[in-house]
Amino acid sequence: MALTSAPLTLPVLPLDDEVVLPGMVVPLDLNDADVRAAVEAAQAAARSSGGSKPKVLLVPRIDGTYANTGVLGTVEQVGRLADGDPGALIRGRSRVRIGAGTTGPGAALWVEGLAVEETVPDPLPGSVTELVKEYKALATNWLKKRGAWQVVDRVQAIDDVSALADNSGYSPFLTTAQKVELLETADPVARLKLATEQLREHLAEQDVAESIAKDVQEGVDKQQREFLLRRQLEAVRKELRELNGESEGEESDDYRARVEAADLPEKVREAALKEVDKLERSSDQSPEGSWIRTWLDTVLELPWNERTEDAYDIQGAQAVLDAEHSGLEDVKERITEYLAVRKRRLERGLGVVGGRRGGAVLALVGPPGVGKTSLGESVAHAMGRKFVRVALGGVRDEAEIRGHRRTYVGALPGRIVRAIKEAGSMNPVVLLDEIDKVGSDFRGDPAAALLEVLDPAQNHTFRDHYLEVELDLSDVVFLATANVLEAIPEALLDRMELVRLDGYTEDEKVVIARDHLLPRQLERAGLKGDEVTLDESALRRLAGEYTREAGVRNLERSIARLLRKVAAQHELGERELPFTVGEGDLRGLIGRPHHVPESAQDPAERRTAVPGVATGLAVTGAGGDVLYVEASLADPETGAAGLTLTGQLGDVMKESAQIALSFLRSHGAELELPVGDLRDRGVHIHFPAGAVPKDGPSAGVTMTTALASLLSGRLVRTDVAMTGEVSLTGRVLPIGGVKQKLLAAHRAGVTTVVIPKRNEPDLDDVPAEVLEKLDVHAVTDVRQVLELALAPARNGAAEEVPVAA
Ligand SMILES: Nc1ncnc2c1ncn2[C@@H]1O[C@H](COP(=O)(O)OP(=O)(O)OP(=O)(O)O)[C@@H](O)[C@H]1O
Repeated sequence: MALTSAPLTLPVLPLDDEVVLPGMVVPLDLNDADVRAAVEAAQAAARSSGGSKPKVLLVPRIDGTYANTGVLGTVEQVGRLADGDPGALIRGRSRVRIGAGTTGPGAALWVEGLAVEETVPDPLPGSVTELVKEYKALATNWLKKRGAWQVVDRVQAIDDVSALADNSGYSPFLTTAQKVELLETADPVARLKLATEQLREHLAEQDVAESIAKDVQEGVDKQQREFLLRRQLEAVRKELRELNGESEGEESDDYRARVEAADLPEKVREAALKEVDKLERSSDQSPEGSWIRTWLDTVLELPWNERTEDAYDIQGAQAVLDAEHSGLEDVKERITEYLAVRKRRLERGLGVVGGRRGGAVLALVGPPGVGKTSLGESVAHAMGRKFVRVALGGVRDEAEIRGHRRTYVGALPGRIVRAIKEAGSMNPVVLLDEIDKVGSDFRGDPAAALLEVLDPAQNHTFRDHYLEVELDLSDVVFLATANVLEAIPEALLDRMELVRLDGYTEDEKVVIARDHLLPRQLERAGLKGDEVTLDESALRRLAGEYTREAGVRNLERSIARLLRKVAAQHELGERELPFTVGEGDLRGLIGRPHHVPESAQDPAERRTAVPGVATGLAVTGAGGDVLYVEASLADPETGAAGLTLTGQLGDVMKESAQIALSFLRSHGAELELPVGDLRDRGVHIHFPAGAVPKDGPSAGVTMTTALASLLSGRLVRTDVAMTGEVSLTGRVLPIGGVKQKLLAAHRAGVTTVVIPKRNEPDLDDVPAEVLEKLDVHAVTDVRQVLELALAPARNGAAEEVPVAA
């Protein structure tokens, strides 16, 4: 860039807050005094110099200050403007640097100036060509957006770098300051760079503005549409209701209002409202709608903020337990301790349990009908809490505990959630009944789900698959019941504090019947308390001969049956009330007893009336029981040799039969038994009640005794029952369930019991009144058992050996 040496003398045409760049053609209003003065001065000068077009210097005047660069303009035409005012059309030509003021014709201001010479490298370097391309692309982009299609070609046709940059003067988005900057940038390449920059910035701003505008517009549209659709939906629903003859009032379907009105925890409310949104969008008939409604009903019915106040008066609790259950002193003591510890921990803000084995859950283990369930109910009474029972028997599906995912057809919440709903409070006593009967299979492991329910570290955020919102179970008191300890899944057992209920003695049953069962059944039979009484001998007989069980369930049934009979007889006018039922009346009322003890049977009718049958003691799911073992030898001519076992025996029991046989084979001679028979003839051992599966090692002594009886021909004493595992050398090893077995022996009228020596300490648990009536022998060797159990030999007994058919 260089300045020419010849100065120009020109009249100034001030442009107020406006810029004209070279190449632009602008119409100017001649009513403006400054414009007219400049144009007239230029015309005068042109006339005097002869020929050429009148020239002016277009100088931007910003806030009254002139820029230091102007543009030489030629007056192209003078005439009328579009609005009818007189005007001049002026074309910008080239940049002029303004010098000193001078004089000239007319009223205009005259200055001297030097033309600015512009040089552009020739040929253009690559970077500049690129720049030209970019500028043209941006300008085209912008022009197309504005719909100025006809201008696009014109811009594309400009090849001169300087002219291209100056074309920006037309851009309406540039501020005056930006245009002045373009004007004062003399170097064409720098100017094009500047113009490109300005254009690019503008386009970017425009993009942002456009996308914001678009978003806003879309949001508004969606809201409006949704609003309209909802209104339409409401109208359609209303019309449908009217068609179906339902009145407006029946519309309890307003879930939104119900959710708003319900006292739900914040998270639950959010989830519920989301579902309401979905519901309002779904049609009345769609299955999804009905699923959502069921779900919302479930959520609304849960007692989210309901809680009962605990009655933490330990003495009072003890009184409740005592009033509702006779006997069971140690069990009630354990429960009272549990409540007391719980109370202290809560008072000290320690939470419910200490560690993993804190015994968060009391498990009541024992045979049916001993009052496990009703004790659970008493615990709830004692604590002043609601009570719910969850039956787990036969639950094999994890979803039973934790619910089905809602994507399943007919999905339901799990039993825990249903229990809370049923309880109507968030802190009930929940009894997990028959926890030993949960199994696992391909549908998952319910025990694992239970574990989560019982774990204090996890159960404050229990998640049911159906509910999908968290439920706080930490305030629930869980109790469990089980018949068989061994069947409780190991991991669950770990969380539980065991309380055993082994069954009742006859005396205890009589008390329970008198104090609890009879009053309750009298009421059920619609009889007044004093109208029917059962004297003690009758109750005893009912417990001893009409029922044989560890608990009192059948006893209660028998009493109920008896009372119904009496009530019916009274109604038929056959019996006067009040009436006292004595021992002798039972047979007339409810028939003959089913469980006459063996010892009371005719000797020839007894099971042990033939050699080869011995009485054992066992523990089954129903408590302790007596069981018989039968042994026979096959005919040496026709029967196969070897050992046959029947009666649904488990593996352990089969093995103990093998052991009994091996022991007798090797030690029979010293016992003076004809062991040759054991080698040559097949042996069959059978356990009657063949349909009931049995297992365990504790029938070892009984099998040995039965076999010895068979070989020797000596009968087994009817009044003797036995239990104990036998080793190959004949030692008697300890077994479990002594208390239950002795209670059963006592029930069955057995008077002599043989147990392993090592089980002697267990006798402490057996009620004194039972021990009194039993002659208990603790032995270490099976020979002692045989000595005690086998009756003396009779003459010719050997011929009586029975032969299996
Ligand atoms: N010690 C007791 N005092 C008073 N009533 C008792 C006692 N033991 C049991 N009962 C009564 O005997 C009935 C049977 O008891 P419950 O149903 O609780 O037995 P359970 O052990 O839970 O049996 P299951 O294992 O079959 O559920 C109940 O009506 C209960 O009130």
